[in-house]
Amino acid sequence: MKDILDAIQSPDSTSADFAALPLPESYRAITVHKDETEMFAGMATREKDPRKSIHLDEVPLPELGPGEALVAVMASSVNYNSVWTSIFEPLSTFGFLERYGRTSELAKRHDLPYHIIGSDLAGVVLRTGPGVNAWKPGDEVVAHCLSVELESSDGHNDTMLDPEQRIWGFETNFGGLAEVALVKSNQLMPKPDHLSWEEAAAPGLVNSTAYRQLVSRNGAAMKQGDNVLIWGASGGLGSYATQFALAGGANPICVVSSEQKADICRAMGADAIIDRNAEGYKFWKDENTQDPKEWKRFGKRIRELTGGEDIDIVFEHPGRETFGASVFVTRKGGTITTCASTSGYMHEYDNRYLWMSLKRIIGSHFANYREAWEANRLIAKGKIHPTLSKVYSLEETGQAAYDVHRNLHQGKVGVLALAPEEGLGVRDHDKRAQHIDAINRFRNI
Ligand SMILES: C/C=C/C(=O)SCCNC(=O)CCNC(=O)[C@H](O)C(C)(C)COP(=O)(O)OP(=O)(O)OC[C@H]1O[C@@H](n2cnc3c(N)ncnc32)[C@H](O)[C@@H]1OP(=O)(O)O
Ligand SMILES: NC(=O)C1=CN([C@@H]2O[C@H](COP(=O)(O)OP(=O)(O)OC[C@H]3O[C@@H](n4cnc5c(N)ncnc54)[C@H](OP(=O)(O)O)[C@@H]3O)[C@@H](O)[C@H]2O)C=CC1
Repeated sequence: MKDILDAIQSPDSTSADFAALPLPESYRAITVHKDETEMFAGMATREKDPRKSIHLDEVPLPELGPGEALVAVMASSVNYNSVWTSIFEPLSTFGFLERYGRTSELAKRHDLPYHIIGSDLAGVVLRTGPGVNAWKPGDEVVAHCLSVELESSDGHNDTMLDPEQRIWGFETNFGGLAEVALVKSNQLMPKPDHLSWEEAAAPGLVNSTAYRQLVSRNGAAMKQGDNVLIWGASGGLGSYATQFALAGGANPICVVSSEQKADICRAMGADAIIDRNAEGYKFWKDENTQDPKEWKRFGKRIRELTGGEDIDIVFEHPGRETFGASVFVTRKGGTITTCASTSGYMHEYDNRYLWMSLKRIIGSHFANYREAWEANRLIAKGKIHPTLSKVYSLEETGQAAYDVHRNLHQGKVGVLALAPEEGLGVRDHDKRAQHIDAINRFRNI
């Protein structure tokens, strides 16, 4: 592993040098264990502690198959899907690995008693499998997390519709929170050259998801002037949705839960901000009853901020707690686009407000290859910026996931894998200098 790191850090290394490097037999990886899936049984979601279920193990290097690449991971980031994996909710991810393992001889590799998690990486290609021509050893890359087989016609208009569509590092093994990762080569994209490894590893999953959900024609197809209600506007998804809204000439109405988070949204350029905590919205009177008066109070506040207008697009992900309010505050003909249900997946809303006002609910999930590429291109061009706040070591991944689970974080939380320290990997210093304030906006807050 030391030779690999030396080659990455040497400016003189060539592709041939990387191709000649011997591969390690094993590597360090963040895992959850199959024999521990019941460890939190009976506990409330909030009490399930990722620090107890997340392990750092030495694992054997997987076999490299056709169309695949092995990547030396310099940095990764924590996504909420790793929180779900670590608390075994809504179900254990070992079921996904078993199901994948049954699909082919090669896919059997994924069905193991441990799950190497993580759905983002920035690093360097070590080896490519047969049939890979677009990438070679030594290429500096990021990886998006869409794993598809593309053997059915269903996925050929939109790869997200492939029946064998999986999220790498969640529904497949050999994820990015590790020193080495196995990806399909069509997950690879060029690493933005003005960013450090940990900055480059931060946007991938959430940036691509927000791009499809909000900007793409497969999502809400946001246009100039749209009022966009963004829940968790300084969180993982929301910090990119807010940037897309601002960059696309829309009007983000940012919902956050503290003054500090409101300040971050202001620093990004938003001015319509609702502190849900300070304003005390209680959309549910009790566990089973919503309070439409609170939806109305929320809508009134939105109208104050917009000069009397209602919401064209809701960027939804909290789910059960907010969905009734989201449907209510959307204008006639508007769109609620949802990619998650953090607070509960059994939603309840008043359907009269949906059908009588011709609103639409759109389900959105990650992004197809093209959408992920377009989202990464915007990062590479310095139009959208990483929202990296804190960076942890691989050993501290449990704590990093705990922070995200307990909503103690801002933006994205990074994890260093092979990178010995922060700040390495920047290739274009001039471009970086142009955007340095935006790149650092979320740091250390
Ligand atoms: C990029 C980052 C993303 C995120 O962070 S997203 C957030 C994290 N992700 C999640 O929380 C999602 C986790 N996944 C799940 O909860 C589950 O994954 C799903 C609920 C999405 C699906 O559940 P499942 O059990 O995997 O599949 P089924 O379709 O409910 O059950 C399979 C059985 O149901 C049959 N079935 C499916 N559709 C129908 C139908 N329309 N009519 C009749 N049967 C149907 C199938 O055939 C099969 O059957 P047979 O078990 O016998 O093989
Ligand atoms: N389908 C897909 O492709 C994807 C789905 N997801 C899912 O989306 C969800 C959010 O992910 P991500 O943005 O990375 O997570 P983060 O935790 O980084 O951000 C979510 C933010 O939402 C806000 N929030 C949380 N709970 C509530 C609530 N009950 N009511 C209102 N606001 C709430 C919080 O902001 P504040 O406290 O400031 O209001 C929080 O910071 C997760 O469930 C994740 O699994 C994520 C990426 C892709």
